[in-house]
Amino acid sequence: MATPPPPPQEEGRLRYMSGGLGNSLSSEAVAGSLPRGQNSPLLCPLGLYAEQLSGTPFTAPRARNLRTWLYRIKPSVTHEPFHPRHPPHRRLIGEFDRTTTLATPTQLRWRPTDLVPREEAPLDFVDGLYTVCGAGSSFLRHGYAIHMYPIPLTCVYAANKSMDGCAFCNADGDFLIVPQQGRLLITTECGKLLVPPGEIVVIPQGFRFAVDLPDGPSRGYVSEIFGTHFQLPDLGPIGANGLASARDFLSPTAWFEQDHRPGYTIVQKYGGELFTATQDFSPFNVVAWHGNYVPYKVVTFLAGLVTDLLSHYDLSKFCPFNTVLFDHADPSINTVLTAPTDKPGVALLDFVIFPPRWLVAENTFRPPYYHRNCMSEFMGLIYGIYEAKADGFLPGGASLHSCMTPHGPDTKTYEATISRSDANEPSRLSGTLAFMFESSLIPRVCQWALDSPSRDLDYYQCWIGLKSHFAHDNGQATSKEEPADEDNTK
Ligand SMILES: O=C(O)Cc1cc(O)ccc1O
Ligand SMILES: [Fe+2]
Repeated sequence: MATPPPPPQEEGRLRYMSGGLGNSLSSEAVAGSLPRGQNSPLLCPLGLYAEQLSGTPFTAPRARNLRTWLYRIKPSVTHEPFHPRHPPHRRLIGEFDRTTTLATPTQLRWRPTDLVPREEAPLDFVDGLYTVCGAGSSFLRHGYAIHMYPIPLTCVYAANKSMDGCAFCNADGDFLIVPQQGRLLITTECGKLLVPPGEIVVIPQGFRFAVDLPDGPSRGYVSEIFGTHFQLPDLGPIGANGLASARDFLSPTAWFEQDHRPGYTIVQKYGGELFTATQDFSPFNVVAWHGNYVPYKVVTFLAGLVTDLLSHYDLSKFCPFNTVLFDHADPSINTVLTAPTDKPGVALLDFVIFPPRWLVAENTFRPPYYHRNCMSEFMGLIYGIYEAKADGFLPGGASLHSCMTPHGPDTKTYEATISRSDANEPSRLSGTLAFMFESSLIPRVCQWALDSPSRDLDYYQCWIGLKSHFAHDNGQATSKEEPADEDNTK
């Protein structure tokens, strides 16, 4: 039987339950609407239909088994047949192969997309989505896709800027959405979630949802994972506490609408393609639910009221750990969520953040080191300046450093860091929030992302100025302008 719900948290008019993410929760919008003691009574309370939504195979081990029971006014099956959507979405990919995408080991970077009118403007969250890169296949249940969603000003004032009369359902995988500008008000079958920049939201595979844009133009990043789900990382020697805490994962409380809605459209993403089906009622007709397969948002970086989305963040929730004596810790130390593969320690996709924190390492190059990684790294910036890039990596922009592609701090950052007179003093890295989607699968990149006017074709230049500081004097100092110090060992 479902455990009694923890006390709901209030946010404006919305109420959340804390401690979601894999835990069993229950919620009823009308007292007494949740069946007691069983899932499928002959007649459910209030004449509701019982419907199970499975997030794992029925036979998955108990510790990983995910499902939720929804008690709804009409079941999801009551709809006209699915048809390919017209017009088709031209910029979503669900399978990454030679016919759909390109391979490139080049360092890639994009400026933020302007939120001003462009031709072919998207009208809502779904049309605004476009795939940047990814790997694998949604059909084969192994892989991921990284999308972005710029929704310009004009679209917000167009009649259908919010998904009115229409809900989206992703049959392919889970969406982890990282808003960068503008809050998302997301209605799901389990209730509503308001998600400002600085928070993230996960909509698991199969849930129907609709997105409203209460602040107008909006922009953000989405990672989609096929065939697995996000979980909290193990903490190993850190112990039982630290990083993201389960109680900061907030799930919605039951909310429903029951009006007759002729022509209501379900847009289903299936194999990366969109299909539509109509019905005469809203899919947000769930009066009560219980289970452990539930959408959630994570108050990882931001708590409290945001008055100015770009400067008033209260980053109190994520509890960063780091080196306290010397050297630079690997970024895995800041993993918020991980989507595992079957190989221990090898992630399909990690969601890692680079939050404000104290830097105290002594005799240490504190920004990220130069490196080549067998994992592939897609990065975004929510606000501020990223510690490895003095210029060019802007909030709303993105970068991709694929498997074994060299990268690291730009020339300006390197030179400024090694010449700091206070390099050993504690310093606080403030006013910044970057993140990384890191995957063991090598991404292929969409043609439109490579051809995008936002692409920074000069990205490589940020490292070209790195000069040799080599000071070994083998009779002649070759590249350092000043002669090397005398070598007393000879
Ligand atoms: O490339 C990056 O900027 C991400 C990153 C950050 C860091 O602190 C260490 C390794 C790493 O890949
Ligand atoms: Fe990196």
